[in-house]
Amino acid sequence: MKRNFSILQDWSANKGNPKGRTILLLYRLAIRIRFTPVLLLFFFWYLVLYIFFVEWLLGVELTFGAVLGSGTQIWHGYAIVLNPAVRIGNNCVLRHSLTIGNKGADSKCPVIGNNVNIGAGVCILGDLNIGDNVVIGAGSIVVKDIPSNSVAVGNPARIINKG
Ligand SMILES: CC(C)(COP(=O)(O)OP(=O)(O)OC[C@H]1O[C@@H](n2cnc3c(N)ncnc32)[C@H](O)[C@@H]1OP(=O)(O)O)[C@@H](O)C(=O)NCCC(=O)NCCS
Ligand SMILES: CC(=O)OC[C@H](N)C(=O)O
Repeated sequence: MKRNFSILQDWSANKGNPKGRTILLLYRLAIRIRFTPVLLLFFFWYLVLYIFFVEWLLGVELTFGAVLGSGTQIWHGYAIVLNPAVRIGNNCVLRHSLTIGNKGADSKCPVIGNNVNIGAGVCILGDLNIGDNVVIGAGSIVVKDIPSNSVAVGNPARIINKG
């Protein structure tokens, strides 16, 4: 999954959602600086402020290593933690109380497709793939692959509808 450095790539997807817009704008700016050596040299202080404000104060850890596709939406913007190895496609929706990371036994992390709508309070853990056009219900714990065009809910997540 290739990284897109455009700073406004999530702007229109977050219309009517000023907090999501702000977090993603600050994140995209941080990513641009982090991966551009000359910008890093002059603006490393921005990354310190970014970590303090977005990660520590807001509790939204998108992490610099993770790849978040264009048109990402963040609703409510609390308690989000992404492992740096996570890959997320375009036009996905993230909500509060979300963890995407490894299982602890090894460091492998989920790869998530496009148009994946993740409910509040979800954990997605381990070496797994989630396809395109997937809905993950609130409070789900996902530890296995989810195929494209599915709705998955529960702990452990089960498919309730496959298109
Ligand atoms: C998954 C979801 C999209 C399904 O909505 P829906 O299509 O209207 O589904 P239904 O309410 O008809 O439920 C279908 C079945 O799934 C179950 N189900 C639905 N959502 C569930 C969830 N989050 N966890 C566990 N089971 C769930 C229902 O109990 C029902 O089971 P049954 O057929 O055995 O009775 C929705 O329930 C959901 O979780 N959305 C997340 C949105 C969110 O996070 N909102 C918070 C905003 S801050
Ligand atoms: C808590 C709630 O219902 O929030 C609605 C919001 N638009 C969302 O989908 O996240």
